[in-house]
Amino acid sequence: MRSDDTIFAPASGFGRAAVCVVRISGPKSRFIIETIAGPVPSARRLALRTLRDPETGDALDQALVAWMPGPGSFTGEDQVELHVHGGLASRAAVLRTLGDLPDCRAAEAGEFTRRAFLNGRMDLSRVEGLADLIDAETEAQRRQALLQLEGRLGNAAEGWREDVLQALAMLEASLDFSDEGDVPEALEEEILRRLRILATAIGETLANRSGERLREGLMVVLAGAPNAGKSTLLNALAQRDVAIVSPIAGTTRDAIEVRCDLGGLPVIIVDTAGLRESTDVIEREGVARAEARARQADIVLWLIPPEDGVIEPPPGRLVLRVGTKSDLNRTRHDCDLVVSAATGAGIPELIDRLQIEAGKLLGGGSDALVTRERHRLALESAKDCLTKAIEMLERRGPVELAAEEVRLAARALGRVAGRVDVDDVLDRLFASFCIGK
Ligand SMILES: Nc1nc2c(ncn2[C@@H]2O[C@H](COP(=O)(O)OP(=O)(O)OP(=O)(O)O)[C@@H](O)[C@H]2O)c(=O)[nH]1
Ligand SMILES: [K+]
Ligand SMILES: [Mg+2]
Repeated sequence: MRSDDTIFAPASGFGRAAVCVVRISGPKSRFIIETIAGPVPSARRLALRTLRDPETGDALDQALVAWMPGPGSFTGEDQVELHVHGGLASRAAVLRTLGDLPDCRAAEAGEFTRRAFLNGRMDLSRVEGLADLIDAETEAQRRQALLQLEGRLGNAAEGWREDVLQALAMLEASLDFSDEGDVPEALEEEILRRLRILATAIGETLANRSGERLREGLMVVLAGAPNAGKSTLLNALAQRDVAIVSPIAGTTRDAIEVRCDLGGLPVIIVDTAGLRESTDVIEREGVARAEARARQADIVLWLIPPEDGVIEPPPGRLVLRVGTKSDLNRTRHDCDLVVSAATGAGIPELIDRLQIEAGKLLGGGSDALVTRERHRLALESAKDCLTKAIEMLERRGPVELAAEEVRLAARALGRVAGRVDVDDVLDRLFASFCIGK
């Protein structure tokens, strides 16, 4: 990937549409307007132009043209947007013409954003926020992604990094004093005070796990004996026919996942194989998978059909006992809730309850800064280094070693914004973007 290439891509969705936005970025941007659209409009103002094939002079389309010179553009490079008609043929004709121009080529997935990052227009945490915003399926995810795009995590990490660097400068100054055999105690105390405040702040941020849960979705697992009504309940909650239902015990084998939006909160509901001893190898594998899912679940719905006595659910983080098939009129009193997937009775109450429990688990969602494991690892490493430095200073150990730990903490914090160790992260992240972003 070379930045002396000029890249282009349709940035609006695919298929027939009224308008298609074609984005262009790179050094040939201005040349492209002059070659196919005529006079360059004033910067950041839309102008109507006829686009022409430069070889034949034939009209390609009428388009609104925007000229956005760098470095103030999204990518930091010279950029152009062509708002062409969204028909498949007009779009294809414009893209073909652009591809025939020298040093112009179709963009790879995420390449516009990659250029924005490389040109210092966005730090890595903001790029991740943008990726999450494009993928957001629920209201709470959208809000969290937007906060990250606006730099909440990035600003916090940069602020901590600056404080750490300041403490480091003080430590280095105290090293100079110690050459003279005289480390002022007040200075050491001040450095320790600052490092403790930082370690506490980072620790508090790490304690909140709701950001990652919110980004990925809360996992709710339906588990219980065969024929308890798990697949029927999944279909009722998903409001579509996702899982096979039958009176034959042992119908479900694979875990089936459905993503749902529960009042703005993202939830993944997982249907699993009924738990029982079995001689069938495939069913045994299904049961093993069901047990594994129940262990990972944030919430287990333990389904108990009327005919069964109470079987104890496997230990899980949060288990709700749900009596099923309440339409069969054998009321249970040993469950948290009773439902009938057949008639729909009790389903709204179940959804309310799930929403309440999900709200509790995702409660701090709006204050969470950490939304990915990458952030967690960087902050954990920063906190560990700070803790080591604090211990060394408290023990009156060698100040040089403490300073090295503080330096490592600053480096770990720099990872959040993508200041260091960035290459492998970039490839994975940009591959998850769509073309044109
Ligand atoms: N009357 C009544 N029957 C139900 C209800 N829910 C499920 N059933 C019936 O119970 C039987 C088993 O339902 P499933 O949803 O396949 O049960 P399961 O727990 O997924 O079963 P396995 O996948 O085999 O573990 C089917 O015959 C369903 O029609 C209900 O609310 N009321
Ligand atoms: K069944
Ligand atoms: Mg089933």
